[in-house]
Amino acid sequence: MSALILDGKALAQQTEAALLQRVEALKEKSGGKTPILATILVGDDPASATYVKMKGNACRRVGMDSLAVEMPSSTTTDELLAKIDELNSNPDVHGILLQHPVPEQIDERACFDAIALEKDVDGVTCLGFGRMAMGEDAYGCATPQGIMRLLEAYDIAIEGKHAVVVGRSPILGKPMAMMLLQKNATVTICHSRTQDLPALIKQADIIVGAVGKPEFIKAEWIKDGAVVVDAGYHPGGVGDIELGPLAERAAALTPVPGGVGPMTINTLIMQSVESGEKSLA
Ligand SMILES: NC(=O)C1=CN([C@@H]2O[C@H](COP(=O)(O)OP(=O)(O)OC[C@H]3O[C@@H](n4cnc5c(N)ncnc54)[C@H](OP(=O)(O)O)[C@@H]3O)[C@@H](O)[C@H]2O)C=CC1
Ligand SMILES: Nc1nc(=O)c2c([nH]1)NC[C@@H]1CN(c3ccc(C(=O)N[C@@H](CCC(=O)O)C(=O)O)cc3)C=[N+]21
Repeated sequence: MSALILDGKALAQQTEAALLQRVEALKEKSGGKTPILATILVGDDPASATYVKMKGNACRRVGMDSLAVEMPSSTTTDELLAKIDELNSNPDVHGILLQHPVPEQIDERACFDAIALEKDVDGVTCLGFGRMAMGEDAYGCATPQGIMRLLEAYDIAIEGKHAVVVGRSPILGKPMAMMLLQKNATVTICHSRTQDLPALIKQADIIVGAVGKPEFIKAEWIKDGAVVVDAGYHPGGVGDIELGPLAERAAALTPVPGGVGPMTINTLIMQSVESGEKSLA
């Protein structure tokens, strides 16, 4: 049996065609205005710069604008908070993305939480997380929400399944676990202090790798017929899961590249369009 490939790149491309039409419709209704996503990049990490550039390019592909804010690596928490405040009160800005990670002298949590809920299209605030976890309306955190959209598009059953999420970071593992719980999975969350990780992973009907270590999760830990989601991304195009041998054994898997990454960006853009529609339409 060969695994169904959960093609995030193709789904993102299809969605972009529909988003372009929504942005065009909005322009007509609002006398030429488009949704605008503000991206904030602090410091000069080249990988972060590339991701932010990819997000700006995705905006333009659907006819939206982006406002690229760049701040030096010496930026203080107060300076970043002041910038976020300015973007919160700018009526032309419909979404705010603060690229993670920020330099270590900055209180990242305080800065995420300063983003106004209605502009939190990347789903990084405590308030947005809490609302999502309680089943209330909020923009989902982009990577896990992108994964949920991908599973949904391929009709992957979640209810009653045992989902094992490896990783509990604020913008990936933790919201991922809450989204799966919201869809009635039985969820196990693993982290660096977990004992006997391979035995827990063996129980997974759905396994999500979000560890941040290249091919850390071994194919032999995963049972036949599991749904394998690799959220990891490392230079050279490998993820957090050893995917090679799973191509024949998994029920479905997300490839790296072309799986979760494109869905992250697509979800950010989709939620920016939604925010634009709410304020411009
Ligand atoms: N495609 C995309 O859109 C995105 C991809 N990524 C990728 O996803 C991966 C994870 O990113 P992120 O969540 O930000 O990473 P973090 O480093 O913030 O979190 C890693 C998590 O893995 C856990 N962990 C570390 N070592 C082990 C171990 N030996 N056993 C079990 N758990 C362990 C940590 O546990 P503890 O909490 O105990 O420290 C932590 O919760 C990375 O590869 C990153 O590149 C990230 C964001 C978006
Ligand atoms: N506030 C915040 N929100 C984020 O969503 C966020 C962040 N900070 N910091 C960094 C991580 C990383 N991230 C990726 C997005 C797209 C790809 C992606 O599209 N990857 C392509 C390949 C890209 C390439 O060509 O290198 C793929 O997997 O197919 C990867 C990683 C978002 N992140």
